[in-house]
Amino acid sequence: MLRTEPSARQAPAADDGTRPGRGPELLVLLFSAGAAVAAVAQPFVLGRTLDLLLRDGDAGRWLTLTAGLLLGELLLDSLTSLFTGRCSAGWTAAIRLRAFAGLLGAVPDRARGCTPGDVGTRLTLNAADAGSAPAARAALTASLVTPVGALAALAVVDVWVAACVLAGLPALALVLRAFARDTGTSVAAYQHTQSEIASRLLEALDGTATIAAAGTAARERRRVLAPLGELATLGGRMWALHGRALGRSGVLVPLLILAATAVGGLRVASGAMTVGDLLAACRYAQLTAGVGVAASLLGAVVRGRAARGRTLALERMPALSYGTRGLPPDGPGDLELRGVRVVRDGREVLRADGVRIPGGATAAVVGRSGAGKSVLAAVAGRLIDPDEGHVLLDGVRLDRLTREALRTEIAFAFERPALGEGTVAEAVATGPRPVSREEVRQAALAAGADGFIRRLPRGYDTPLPAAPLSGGEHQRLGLARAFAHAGRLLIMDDATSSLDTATEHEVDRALRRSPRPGTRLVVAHRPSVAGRADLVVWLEEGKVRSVASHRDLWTLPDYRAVFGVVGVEASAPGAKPALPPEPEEARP
Ligand SMILES: Nc1ncnc2c1ncn2[C@@H]1O[C@H](COP(=O)(O)OP(=O)(O)OP(=O)(O)O)[C@@H](O)[C@H]1O
Repeated sequence: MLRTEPSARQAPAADDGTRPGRGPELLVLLFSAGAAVAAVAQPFVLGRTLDLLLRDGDAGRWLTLTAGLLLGELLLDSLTSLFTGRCSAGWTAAIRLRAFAGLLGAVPDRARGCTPGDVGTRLTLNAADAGSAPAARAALTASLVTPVGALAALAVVDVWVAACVLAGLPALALVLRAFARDTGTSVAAYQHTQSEIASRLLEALDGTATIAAAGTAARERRRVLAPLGELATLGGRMWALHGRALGRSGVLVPLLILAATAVGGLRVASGAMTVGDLLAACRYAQLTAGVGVAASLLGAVVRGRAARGRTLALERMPALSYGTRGLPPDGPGDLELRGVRVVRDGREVLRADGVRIPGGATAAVVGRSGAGKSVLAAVAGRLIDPDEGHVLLDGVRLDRLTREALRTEIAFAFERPALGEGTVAEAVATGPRPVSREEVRQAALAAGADGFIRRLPRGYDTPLPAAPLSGGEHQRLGLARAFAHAGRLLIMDDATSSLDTATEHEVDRALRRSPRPGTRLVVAHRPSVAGRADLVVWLEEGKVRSVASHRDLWTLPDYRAVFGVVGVEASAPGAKPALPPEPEEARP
């Protein structure tokens, strides 16, 4: 589950229009306070009008004033609704953008715990609830004008009736407090369960082929909907709390009004109040005790606060900070891992000390599944920082480099590249520096992608959503993008896993012909890839077991076992095991 980590370095506060002005919020406050003032003034004016009508049969200006107040309240209420909508929309968009920026700027493996469903819920439902809170808060503040103003006006009309209403207010305040407290807990649990269902649903959608193949649709449906019971219970509890608050206030408020009317009646009987005063006093008692409006606004504020916590968790995800140094110009790309340790969930997942890869060399990173290959690749290109030790490129620590130096000199290619929805050419060209059309084509040629791109309906200008690509073709576009932007270090993490051996070999040959080959770190699962590398970094259970050439390592049964080659070649005592044969199609 996502947590905010206040001590961690955080993404810089966004200052790109993601902080809406307080204008709409202030207008909501102003208009709703105005509407409240009009509501408070009405009983007094109405009482006065009634008295004049009863006495003289003509209320003169007072009648016009009554109508004006009624219309004014109506107009102010409409303006409040209009600016509430604007305020909520502005804040929702801002909160969403900030959470999204935080997520995209986060250290990638920290974002690993976010499931798509959970992120989706936070960015949609939770952001909308959080965005509604500022307007609700403004309206709630303004709603205080009504009871306070009504009580003051009541005191002016008759102090005894006011005292009677005042005596009942603490009970109403307690009802509201209990409502706010209990609702806060239920709302947080409700939002969490909502995101749990969304996560499960998206997981299921991601695995539709597996579910169909295994015939487990019914089981999957049960799994996705399992938290539904809890959601219903939590939803029921929230409605119950709301209902209880309304029920309690529904008893208290009429009792209070009844008591105020009784006291007012006695005062009229004793001649201390007029009939118009009684009318005003009853209405003021009603306004003072009008807890229903406050309860729903309070509910929105509480819901918004819980939701804001959930969007803030995305916004404040730990991000990398950058230094101020550049790299020495024309450096060869020497890579060194010094005393590197990476710890996750209390477990050491990588230890690498004294690993040096000379500039221009190709190093294969090999090891069994879970050995730490991707972690090493991420540390080497500073997608993550090690918990201890340093990575140096041409003698400069990566964490001291500027963001620009880091991203223009180190390129990555991944197993499943995210290519966006632009055209094929745009997908390849997107990166830290502008790339010409010719460079795009050269990169595509090197990645073995030019051929299939030309066969697409509009060639390089085919929009990706209209390009039916196979897994290998998709991967080749990712490779082309990495080649187009490669600086002195290129890291390929399983980036050729979907290519056939011949294409993979072609890609390797093209890279070697590149005018500026640079250093390459390739996560490899095939012995042929390791065999073509200048040296191999062999990982075992998170530790570097050896850095040597594939030829030398192949003599070791444990090394051969990494590739699933067990025993056979080592069977002749003293004989040096043969290298595995290159697949026929891989030979130049
Ligand atoms: N953010 C993380 N939180 C917890 N554990 C992690 C994290 N990142 C990596 N690990 C753990 O570190 C170990 C090494 O992971 P890594 O992805 O580097 O393996 P790998 O050698 O690339 O495996 P494969 O060949 O299967 O892709 C794994 O046990 C993995 O679960």
